[in-house]
Amino acid sequence: MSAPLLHVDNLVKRFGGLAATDHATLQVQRGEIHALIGPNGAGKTTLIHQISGALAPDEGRIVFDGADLTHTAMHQRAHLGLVRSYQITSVFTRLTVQDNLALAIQAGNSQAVETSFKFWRAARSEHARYARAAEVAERVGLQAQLMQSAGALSHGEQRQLEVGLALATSPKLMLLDEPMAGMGPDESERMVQLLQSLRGDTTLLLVEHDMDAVFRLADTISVLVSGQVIACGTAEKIKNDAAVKRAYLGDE
Ligand SMILES: Nc1ncnc2c1ncn2[C@@H]1O[C@H](COP(=O)(O)OP(=O)(O)OP(=O)(O)O)[C@@H](O)[C@H]1O
Repeated sequence: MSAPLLHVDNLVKRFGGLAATDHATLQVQRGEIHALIGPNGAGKTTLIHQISGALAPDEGRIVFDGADLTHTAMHQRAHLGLVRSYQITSVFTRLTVQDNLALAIQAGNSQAVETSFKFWRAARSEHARYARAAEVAERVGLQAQLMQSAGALSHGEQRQLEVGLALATSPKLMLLDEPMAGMGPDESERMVQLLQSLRGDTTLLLVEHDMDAVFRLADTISVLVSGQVIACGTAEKIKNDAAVKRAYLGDE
């Protein structure tokens, strides 16, 4: 198997006496949809914060695309293609869907200026930016809402736009924190379809409580309990894992 896109190696994060991340080890392979699950308080958010760069680990390493990013700032991680949806960019409710996406594209491109002069020139082309914004809107199922203000979108559509904002920067890895949260069944279904459709374009690491969605979407599931990854594998494997049943599913 080729080197993983993301390797979280023995990560530790302590809050006072509590090890919220307790030697957690996790590998995300290129192109996969990887779900991180676990009971309430297991440390999922804390782990995602460390991967995105919002929190600094006390021990361990984070290796992304062959580079050690353990101490790299969040915006530099985003520039390298490790993007957390909902945090790097946020929805401007008074702007249209297209303007929101065009801004995200511009932000992503201007970060690339250091490495690619050609890319920078392209970023100056407003026409190209807006064409790409329309393309991304279509990708996330918002082509009909392109000229609507983001504030007028339904909850589910706003979450679709948030995925679009992350996608606009063409990330190698997207971190998604509970993309189905607060959605009704129809909206959830649309989000599952959308995330499915990203397979092959990017790699996804998502935290999600909706087990039905997780079992449908994920190629690999990692189960976090008390800050440790106690199991990792396909939905079938995880469903039949005795330790997982005890620690996680029994908790539902
Ligand atoms: N800033 C903090 N200071 C102190 N303790 C914290 C802090 N952040 C998280 N914790 C504790 O760390 C543990 C893990 O929390 P975390 O939010 O990462 O879990 P989680 O798996 O995301 O939970 P949930 O599924 O309920 O969102 C919990 O016991 C929590 O109380």
